[in-house]
Amino acid sequence: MIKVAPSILSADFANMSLDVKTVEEAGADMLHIDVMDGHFVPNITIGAPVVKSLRKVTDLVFDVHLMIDNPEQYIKDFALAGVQIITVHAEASKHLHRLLQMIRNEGVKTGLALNPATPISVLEHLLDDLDMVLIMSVNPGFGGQKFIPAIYDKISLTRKYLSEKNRHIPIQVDGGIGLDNIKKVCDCGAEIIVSGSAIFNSDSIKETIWLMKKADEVE
Ligand SMILES: O=C(CO)[C@H](O)[C@H](O)COP(=O)(O)O
Ligand SMILES: [Co+2]
Repeated sequence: MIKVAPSILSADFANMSLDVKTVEEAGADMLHIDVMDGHFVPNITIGAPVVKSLRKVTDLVFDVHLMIDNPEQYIKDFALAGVQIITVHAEASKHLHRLLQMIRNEGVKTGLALNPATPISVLEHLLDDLDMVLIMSVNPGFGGQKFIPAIYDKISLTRKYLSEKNRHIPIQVDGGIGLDNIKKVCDCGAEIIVSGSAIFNSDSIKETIWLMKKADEVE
């Protein structure tokens, strides 16, 4: 079954805890939390204090997607806020190996995100340090963008590369995914699907998550 990680970027920020409970009850596998700083990406969202407050209202795994400069400065804050996965961008640090070690030293799982233009070769010397790879299928910064078609091949290439290296590292894909393309994304090798606008703007959050999780069973 497909793992679905609703992105709270498209939730109602004034009623965040309600929206989080709704996706939890609807069977979400984790909660994707988009952190943006207005520097790495041209948008600002939330920081560790808000994540810490959300921690009190749900048992969902917190999957934090850091779209920020100087991620090294904030790892401890997010770990203390009670998150389980911290994903950093390959483009945001000169010292990726040290950064991933820093995350694991806090007892948190690591994810490495690649912008659409970033080649997968960056994974080569980091395979021992990765618990998840995040392939961006939009340029980060905003919800509601269109999936970039060239990313289908990138997902397939990443899956092939990881298999050849005998690594069972899950591939997460983020951006522009809805009921119309989720199956194709998973057929290419994605295991965890991030989806914001397609879930929160749908008529029924519950039904959309259920249909997404089952999408790989449809012929
Ligand atoms: O990281 C992100 C944007 O930078 C979001 O997770 C992503 O865009 C999800 O939203 P949508 O499904 O609406 O594209
Ligand atoms: Co994201």
